[in-house]
Amino acid sequence: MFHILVADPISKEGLDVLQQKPNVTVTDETNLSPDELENRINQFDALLVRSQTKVTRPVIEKASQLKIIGRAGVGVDNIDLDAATEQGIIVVNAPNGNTNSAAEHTMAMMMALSRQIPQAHVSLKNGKWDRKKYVGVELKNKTLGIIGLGRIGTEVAYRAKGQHMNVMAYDPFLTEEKAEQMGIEYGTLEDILQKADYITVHTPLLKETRHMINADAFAKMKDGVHIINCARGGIIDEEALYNSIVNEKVAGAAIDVLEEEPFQDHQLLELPQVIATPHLGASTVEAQENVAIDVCHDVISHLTGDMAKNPVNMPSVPSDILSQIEPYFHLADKLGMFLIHLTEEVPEEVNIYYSGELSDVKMAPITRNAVKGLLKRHLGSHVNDVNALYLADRKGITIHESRTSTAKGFTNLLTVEMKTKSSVRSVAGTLLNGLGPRIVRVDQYSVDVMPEGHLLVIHHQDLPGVIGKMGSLLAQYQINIATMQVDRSDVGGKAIMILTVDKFLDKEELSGLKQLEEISDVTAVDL
Ligand SMILES: NC(=O)C1=CN([C@@H]2O[C@H](COP(=O)(O)OP(=O)(O)OC[C@H]3O[C@@H](n4cnc5c(N)ncnc54)[C@H](O)[C@@H]3O)[C@@H](O)[C@H]2O)C=CC1
Ligand SMILES: O=C(O)C(=O)COP(=O)(O)O
Repeated sequence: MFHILVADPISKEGLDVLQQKPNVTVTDETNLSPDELENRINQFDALLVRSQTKVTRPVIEKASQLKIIGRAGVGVDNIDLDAATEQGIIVVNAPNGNTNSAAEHTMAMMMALSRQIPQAHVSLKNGKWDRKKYVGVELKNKTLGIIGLGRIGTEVAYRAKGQHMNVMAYDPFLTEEKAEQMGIEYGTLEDILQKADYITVHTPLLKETRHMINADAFAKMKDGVHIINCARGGIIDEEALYNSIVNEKVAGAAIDVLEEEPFQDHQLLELPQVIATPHLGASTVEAQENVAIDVCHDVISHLTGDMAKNPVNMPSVPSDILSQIEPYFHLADKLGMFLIHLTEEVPEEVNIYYSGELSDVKMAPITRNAVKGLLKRHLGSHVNDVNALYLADRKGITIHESRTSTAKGFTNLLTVEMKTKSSVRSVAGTLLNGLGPRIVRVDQYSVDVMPEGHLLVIHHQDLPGVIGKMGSLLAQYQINIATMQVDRSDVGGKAIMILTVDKFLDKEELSGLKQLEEISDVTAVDL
């Protein structure tokens, strides 16, 4: 049974997606205080929020069962992503469903600002017929500077062109060619600050974007500039905006978001040149249905073992690529688990080689699985796809991936190599068509072992009778051998034996095996 907490208002259509599942309970409590959330979060497998609930590190650290945080919307600045990643909790959002609504709201705010519609409306409702005071300005032929040309910024650009504005945009990923294709002007941040009559921000709130529009930026702007923020509070320095309006540098501002929300008596709201809405950019029936349905599907997918479509704290994999690489996840996990048992030394470096058909696949998700398998032995089931690379980094293990064309006769070959202070150990595996995963190499030895069950990896001297002695000892322990693989480096030299046994050996039985003089090492691996 999966228990899901819905902590912010989410559209019914999304909740239906959850409630239609037989093994899901939904607790819809949208007014929890931060303390209540902290106290109750440990009962839930999934948490659904919008922008209001703050999913802080203390909340995440108490979330012992939590597997996924779903954000029904785009911005995830209310969620401590680092804390979630460290805890192995995936964060997903719904990036596409509210683009249109946010872009429409931005245009509505820009037009309302230009024609002072909210101010004129209030004045009229108060019984005044004042046509002189509310003379506006046209958008036509004005320059709109868009900072952040992602999904919403792009939609705003097209709409502004429809209003016959000159559109100029700055985005670190915007090229001159792309701008030309879109029929807009490519600019730097400086260009926009200096040339725009209207400036609208559409970046996420990040360390780099916090207060990117500050006193210095306002000083560079044209006199009489209009400012629109329907993205996030904090991108614009509110004190600097206030001063710039009071000093008449800025003619007016349209604000949907502020640093502290909910906002009611902010000094900006006292200025007649400021119009504001209470974070309504995504508040349409359509957007709320879209984002709720998208995020709820992702939550269910993740809880039931499928890949989420919109992960925020790990890379997403398109479904066509996923179907190609998913079969290797299990193999990679098992190779990592097997390899870590071959030494008691601390791993310092892990190299993963992709060969044959694997030499042109997307490697990162397979790598994550190999690293997960490797770390599980010592870190337990707490390690998962989300935090495997983070935990490896924290343990000082460097991870390298490389592609090689030589697959040693296999159609696909995945090799995981681990370097410690004094040794290099490796294991390689393949997916055999129709037969599933196989371990085909352990260090220099060729083998053919199904990576499952109880395995004994025995290093011994290639001498007559060793296998017999081993068999008799295991018989004494009432341990049945299911499969056996043997290989040697040279006749009479070092050799390896890998047995699959029906029951795991206890400590005494293992040390009994180790006492056979031809045996140099015995490792039990439970896959
Ligand atoms: N008011 C509301 O209700 C809503 C607000 N939002 C906000 O809008 C933001 C943008 O949403 P989308 O367009 O969907 O995201 P997006 O990820 O498609 O676009 C963001 C763009 O900002 C650009 N960017 C990042 N750092 C930048 C910088 N320093 N300078 C210039 N550009 C930079 C990125 O390259 C990207 O192209 C969200 O992060 C969210 O905070 C989103 C939906 C509704
Ligand atoms: O999607 C976003 O980033 C938004 O800001 C929308 O916020 P909301 O879900 O309406 O609280």
